[in-house]
Amino acid sequence: MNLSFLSMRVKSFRCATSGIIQATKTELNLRIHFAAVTAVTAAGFILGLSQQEWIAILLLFALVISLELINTSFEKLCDVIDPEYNNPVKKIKDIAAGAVLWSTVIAVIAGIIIFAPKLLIIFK
Ligand SMILES: Nc1ncnc2c1ncn2[C@@H]1O[C@H](COP(=O)(O)OP(=O)(O)OP(=O)(O)O)[C@@H](O)[C@H]1O
Repeated sequence: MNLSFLSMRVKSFRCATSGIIQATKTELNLRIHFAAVTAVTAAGFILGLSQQEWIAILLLFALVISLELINTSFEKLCDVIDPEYNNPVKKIKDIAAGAVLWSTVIAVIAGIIIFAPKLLIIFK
């Protein structure tokens, strides 16, 4: 492994990190998702999730945040290619937003399945 290979990898990592930061700065939905990740993580530590429950939660964090980043990327790509308001762009943006909505609904259902029994024991 030579130095230029390593510096290229570091550069890629920096670019990808900058992409996440830029998207988080401009997209309210992404900030809401990151706030949810923080709140669920705190609740997970407080309520003592099992190893399997943490893995499920972490995979859902990865899915929802990744889809929101891809959705943001699609929106920006559409705005560059065709800034005018039109039906094809509406369909593309709506479908990409639908992917985020679908994963979020599934994540919320999984969250209820994992957290509800623990909360019921506490508030019984
Ligand atoms: N150029 C366009 N042509 C047609 N419809 C558009 C266009 N831009 C936005 N829309 C409509 O507005 C919605 C929101 O698009 P926008 O690019 O404003 O993303 P946003 O405000 O970040 O919302 P979200 O991330 O929740 O989808 C789209 O799903 C689409 O229905």
